[in-house]
Amino acid sequence: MASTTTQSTIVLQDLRQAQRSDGPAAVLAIGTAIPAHCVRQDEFTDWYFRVTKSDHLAKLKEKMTRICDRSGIEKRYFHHTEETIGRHPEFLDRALPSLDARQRVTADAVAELATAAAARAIAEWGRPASDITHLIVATNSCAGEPGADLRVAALLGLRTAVRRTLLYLHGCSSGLAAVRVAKDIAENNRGSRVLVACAHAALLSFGAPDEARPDALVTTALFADGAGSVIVGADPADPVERPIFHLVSTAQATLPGTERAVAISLGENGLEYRTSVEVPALVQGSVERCLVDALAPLGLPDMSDGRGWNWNSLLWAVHPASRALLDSYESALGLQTGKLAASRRVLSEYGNMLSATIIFVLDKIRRRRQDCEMEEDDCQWGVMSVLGPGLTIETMVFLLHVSGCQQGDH
Ligand SMILES: CC(C)(COP(=O)(O)OP(=O)(O)OC[C@H]1O[C@@H](n2cnc3c(N)ncnc32)[C@H](O)[C@@H]1OP(=O)(O)O)[C@@H](O)C(=O)NCCC(=O)NCCSC(=O)CC(=O)O
Repeated sequence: MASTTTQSTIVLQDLRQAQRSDGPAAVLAIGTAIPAHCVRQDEFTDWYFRVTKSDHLAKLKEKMTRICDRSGIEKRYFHHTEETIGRHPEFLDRALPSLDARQRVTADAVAELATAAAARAIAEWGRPASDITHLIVATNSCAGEPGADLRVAALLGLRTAVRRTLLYLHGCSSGLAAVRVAKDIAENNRGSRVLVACAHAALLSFGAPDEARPDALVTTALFADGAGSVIVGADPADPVERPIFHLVSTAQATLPGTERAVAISLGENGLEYRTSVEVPALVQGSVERCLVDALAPLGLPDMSDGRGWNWNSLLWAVHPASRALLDSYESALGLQTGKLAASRRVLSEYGNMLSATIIFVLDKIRRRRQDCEMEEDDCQWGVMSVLGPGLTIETMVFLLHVSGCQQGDH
């Protein structure tokens, strides 16, 4: 009996070792996509109040203008247009159920955008789509089964046995949560290649301005459509595969008592976001503690001088939820101007595309490095940080592998 148990334990250990990768997971390719319809932020208030037939709400319109002016956004892209809204009066009248009609539009938008971003990631990767072993799709813009993952798998021609994971309604943090799950899959399934696709279509939460819901003005002024995709795998096959970001460690912290600070709920009228005015202050007051907890166990070189943390020695990929939230990170961590340049550029050029946004930031960072736009060429260690409902802060420590000045590479 005892020897059977011992033999089984040895077999189990051997199997386990054979299943695990030798090296750490890395992002091997990145792709992004946006829809065609672009709205400039300085024209958005007029557009929004016109298409929602709300021009008579002068005070709310002025408030919306102030929010847009202070958002840090120059333009955003949407799958929906004025015509889409015009065809659906139920999108503007909260007394009418609209969830089914909204989801018919957003399910198509999510599948199209996620597939376009993923196709770009696969093209950059250089291996056939049929080599993808796992698929993770994250979206806040629809919730149904069979879902976005099956549609994306079919559109891309992935193998029928691809192992799918679907993350619905996790808010902005699901972009990094999806990469975290991909890292764990890659490191525990030797040879696996995990395709992550995150897509957002803001129509699910689109509604007319409402005096009772000033916070909805904020999310309407910030959120945008877009999709980001990465391929994650360990032990890259030289010379076809090259690591861009090694994914070193992950952490998640939910701030106590902040359940109402950012919340998401799905109802007959679509998706409702609640966001408190206190969010920037909450983040400013707690982000450093979360980062210390995430980084201290790693013992990275040159991170602490004995008096405090040297946050400026790192690269930063922060989710650009809004201009005020990036300011909160900068001020809490004493970051030099320029440290959040990639996040601020993505916010300015695309707005907050929820889960997809962090992938745009990663893309921007590696392109800035390739084009020698970054100030510190020797700065390799970095942190991805993303906010989500709860208030939850997801953290991932990375090691950037792109060498500088590869001009003309994109
Ligand atoms: C909206 C802002 C850009 C406005 O910039 P400033 O704060 O610098 O400017 P300001 O103080 O003059 O504010 C402009 C006006 O907006 C109002 N205002 C600001 N935040 C508000 C809120 N949450 N609810 C209702 N009103 C709000 C102010 O009262 C003010 O009204 P008046 O002018 O009438 O006095 C900023 O406050 C911001 O970025 N807030 C954080 C937004 C947020 O929570 N994002 C997370 C999204 S969720 C996410 O990204 C992750 C996820 O999925 O969970």
